[in-house]
Amino acid sequence: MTPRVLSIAGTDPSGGAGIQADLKTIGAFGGYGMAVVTALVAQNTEGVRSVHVPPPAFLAEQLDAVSDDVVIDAVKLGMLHSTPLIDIVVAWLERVRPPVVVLDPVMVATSGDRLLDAAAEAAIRRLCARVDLVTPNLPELAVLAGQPEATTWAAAVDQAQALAAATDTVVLLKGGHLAGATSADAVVTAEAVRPVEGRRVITTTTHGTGCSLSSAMATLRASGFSWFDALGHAKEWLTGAIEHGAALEVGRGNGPIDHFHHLREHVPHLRADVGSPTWTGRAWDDSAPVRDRVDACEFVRRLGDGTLEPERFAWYLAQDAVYLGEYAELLARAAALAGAPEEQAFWARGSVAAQEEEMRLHRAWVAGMPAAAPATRAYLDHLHAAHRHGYEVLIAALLPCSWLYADLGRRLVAQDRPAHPYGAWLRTYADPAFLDAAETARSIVDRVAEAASSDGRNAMTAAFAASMRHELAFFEAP
Ligand SMILES: Nc1ncnc2c1ncn2[C@@H]1O[C@H](COP(=O)(O)OP(=O)(O)O)[C@@H](O)[C@H]1O
Ligand SMILES: Cc1ncc(COP(=O)(O)OP(=O)(O)O)c(N)n1
Repeated sequence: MTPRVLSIAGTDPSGGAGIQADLKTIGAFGGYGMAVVTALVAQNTEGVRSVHVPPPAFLAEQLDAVSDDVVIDAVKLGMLHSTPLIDIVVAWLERVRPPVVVLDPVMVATSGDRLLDAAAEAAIRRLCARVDLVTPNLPELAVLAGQPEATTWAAAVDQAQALAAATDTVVLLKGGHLAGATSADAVVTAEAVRPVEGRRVITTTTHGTGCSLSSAMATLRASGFSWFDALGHAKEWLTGAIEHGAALEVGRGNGPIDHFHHLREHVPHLRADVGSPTWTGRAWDDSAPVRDRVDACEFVRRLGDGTLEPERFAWYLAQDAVYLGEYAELLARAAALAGAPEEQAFWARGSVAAQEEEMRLHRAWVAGMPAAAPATRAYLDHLHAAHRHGYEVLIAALLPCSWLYADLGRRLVAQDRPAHPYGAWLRTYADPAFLDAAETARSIVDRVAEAASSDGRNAMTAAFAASMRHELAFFEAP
């Protein structure tokens, strides 16, 4: 049976959160999505601009229009805005009694904008006792539990159990707001805590994760899964959706997740990172397992969150300086081999930039030039070998360095803060000029790949993949 799932929530015209995210999620889990709007929110990935609330009587009319006609298998409650709207929803729930009701007690958006009147917090607390599952994030849990926000998993579990006991309901505790390499969640009752582990993705594309998770839970529960099994499935999907969010390239702030990433993998022309299946798009996709390992490696994680030991960072920078010296030389060789004048100019500018700007950044940290470590030497030997195969293979081998750093910089810079010990490093690789240069390199490589023979393209593919593996080894070396 296809579960018929109703979202009662506010809107997000940029499509990442609220009712728009709910409908995408319900569809992604095979449900039939319906939507009743509580509030019209002028918002995007950067924040909320204004909120318009239609008269409460109109909310009642929308709810009746659906339930007078359609059997509802599950309800997801999102932004309820204020007490008069909550009262209408409560009265409707009493009358219609849908079998599954999930409450995402939306109070404040990630941008810091309020989505619930402070005066309505007590009404939301009362509503918790009337639903089957509540899915607060840590700040919301603190308000519902009447305690300061938890900063550890143990404190959060205590608050969730207190809430579950006080309301006699199930609480989905979400660990997204805690720091660390994992982002665990848990199904919590007064008697038991059942955690579901998950990888933490280094990214800023987390807009609408809470909305999407609660809709997934409502849809899966209506499909017959236990809360615990539903969380296992929802979390696996959500982690993938967060990972693929950046490739959508939506908005300048905290971008949305990719609700349909699992479909794109199987439908080449729908892949989010390429308008058409380009050579670089395929090479990038094929390198996903290696890039996942880069994201997960201790050095990269601790560089991002600033906990890396200064000696390890200094060692890495020294090796990077060794690498950049020869990398600049190889960019100059690419310029010499390029046929088109604009390609010659681009690689030559890259060579100068690699020598001047990046070496200048490194001189601030590196005292003296050490010998190349084995991982550095192996990577450089691979690039020199690529040069011996000619222009096509050389530029394919050079591409992962700029592309991977641009991708990491764009995501890691989200963790920059005033006293971040490696903030300058993060900002260098998130600089729009660096991102533009990586994008131009990619389009040149695509142009060259298109004109190459099939043997040439195969050699380019092998060179690109090998460079990605060398990048991983480079990050794992310190
Ligand atoms: N960077 C991340 N990587 C992986 N999962 C995440 C990340 N950030 C949040 N999540 C997951 O997204 C869901 C929503 O989490 P959270 O951020 O705590 O709530 P909200 O979006 O309501 O503020 C949870 O399942 C959480 O574990
Ligand atoms: C209309 C609307 N409802 C809820 C939210 C909050 O979304 P959430 O999933 O908690 O995550 P962020 O968007 O805050 O990252 C919203 N923004 N708009």
